[in-house]
Amino acid sequence: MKIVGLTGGIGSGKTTVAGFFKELNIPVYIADEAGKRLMNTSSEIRKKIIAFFGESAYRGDHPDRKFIASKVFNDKEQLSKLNNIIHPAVEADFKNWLETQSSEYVIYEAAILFETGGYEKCDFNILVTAPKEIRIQRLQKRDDSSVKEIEERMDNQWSDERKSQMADFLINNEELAETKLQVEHIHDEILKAGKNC
Ligand SMILES: CC(C)(COP(=O)(O)OP(=O)(O)OC[C@H]1O[C@@H](n2cnc3c(N)ncnc32)[C@H](O)[C@@H]1O)[C@@H](O)C(=O)NCCC(=O)NCCS
Ligand SMILES: Nc1ncnc2c1ncn2[C@@H]1O[C@H](COP(=O)(O)OP(=O)(O)OP(=O)(O)O)[C@@H](O)[C@H]1O
Repeated sequence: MKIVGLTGGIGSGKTTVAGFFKELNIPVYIADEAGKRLMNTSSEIRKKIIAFFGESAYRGDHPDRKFIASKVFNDKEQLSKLNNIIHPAVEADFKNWLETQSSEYVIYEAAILFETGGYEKCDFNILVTAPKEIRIQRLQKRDDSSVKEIEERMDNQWSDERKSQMADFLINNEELAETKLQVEHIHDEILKAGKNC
């Protein structure tokens, strides 16, 4: 079974694009969601995060995501420490999930994929892009985050220029109908590539 990485900067529309793959009956694993679930359920992760960030990082069994975000997105060392706690757990969880799937390929959606080297484990990688101003507008509409908070996260992600050189497929996500057509085209290409192996 092929693994197809799906990534894009904050607010680019990764999850929206993942939804179009689901409509084509392709199994989708969302690493951000798995990371959240594991932070809520794994006592080992909880222990490690509290050991590093202090008791304020959790309220009972639940992480204080705002507190943790305020620590990591303007301090690369602290972000790297958090990534090193969460990413191996997500990787193990993904492997377990993969064993339960049966499909020509699966989508592995992750906010940072080229940055972590995770793209190397994928057969193909898709990058979703949209202009920065549009991404900021979307996020302001969806969340109550400030431009400063959004830009801090963008600063911890590679530029689209850098990532697009490493991607096998690009999706420009501006008009939703166009985005869906691009997904259908990529789906066909991946299936064709599978047949040629
Ligand atoms: C810092 C945390 C607690 C903030 O939680 P919050 O609910 O505010 O954000 P959420 O997880 O929904 O992420 C929203 C967006 O922030 C950006 N972002 C999240 N983690 C990272 C990261 N490690 N590096 C760069 N950008 C990131 C992405 O664009 C992501 O789509 C959380 O993002 C986290 O635990 N991040 C580290 C783990 C991680 O890398 N998760 C993503 C893949 S597993
Ligand atoms: N083409 C589009 N046109 C209009 N709105 C869109 C489009 N694509 C996505 N959106 C909206 O923009 C917001 C961000 O999209 P989405 O959640 O898919 O992005 P994401 O890259 O997964 O975000 P994050 O980086 O925060 O995880 C959502 O509210 C979504 O409904």
